[in-house]
Amino acid sequence: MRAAVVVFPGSNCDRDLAVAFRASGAEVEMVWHKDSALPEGIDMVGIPGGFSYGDYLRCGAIAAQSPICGAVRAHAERGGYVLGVCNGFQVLTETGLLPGALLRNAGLKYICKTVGLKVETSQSDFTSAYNAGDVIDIPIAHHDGNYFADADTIARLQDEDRVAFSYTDNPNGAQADIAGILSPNRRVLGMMPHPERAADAGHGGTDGVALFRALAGALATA
Ligand SMILES: NC(=O)CC[C@H](N)C(=O)O
Repeated sequence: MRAAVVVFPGSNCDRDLAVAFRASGAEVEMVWHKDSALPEGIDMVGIPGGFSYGDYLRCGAIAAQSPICGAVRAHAERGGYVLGVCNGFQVLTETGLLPGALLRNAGLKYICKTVGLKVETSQSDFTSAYNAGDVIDIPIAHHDGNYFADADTIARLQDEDRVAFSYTDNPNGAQADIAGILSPNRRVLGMMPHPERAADAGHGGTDGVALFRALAGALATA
């Protein structure tokens, strides 16, 4: 698997994401937000967590207009894979690659803790190494993680088995406890929790490793 990790001014989980991809066997290149093209032969684009452009306007709104996001959109439209974590999920909703929006947490506070996540589907190259119904422990760190979409969109996500992860104990007010969703072709995943922060015993948990291993396995044979 060849992965590119996008770096915006204010990204702070870009290296963590690169380390998790590399630990699963991927080759990784870092890509600056001002680049307008991805390196040749990229299978996967990682959009990391952080505070792109200082979270000004809305989280992810300015990043979605950056030159690299045009290339990321084209990559996804060609069937390429994209993983957006936390601020990356916010960027993906702002680009329109995923539906809905991430609103301010219901309690209006930044939340940084490990939460229980239910794996809602194993039917994706991101989640195939889990079983549907598994509960995994993954950290969250956000102030705008409250997933919102209109009722038809929520119903469509559920009917199409596109909710990847839900919270076992909703920390932020997200509709239908949604923590992560898939695109219609199941190759774009946005999630607020950080699997790359649960990818090494030194992190205090390794429940995120299976996501990176599943991807590397799927893309090794793609
Ligand atoms: N860790 C992150 O990616 C933070 C995401 C976003 N800036 C928020 O606080 O909601």
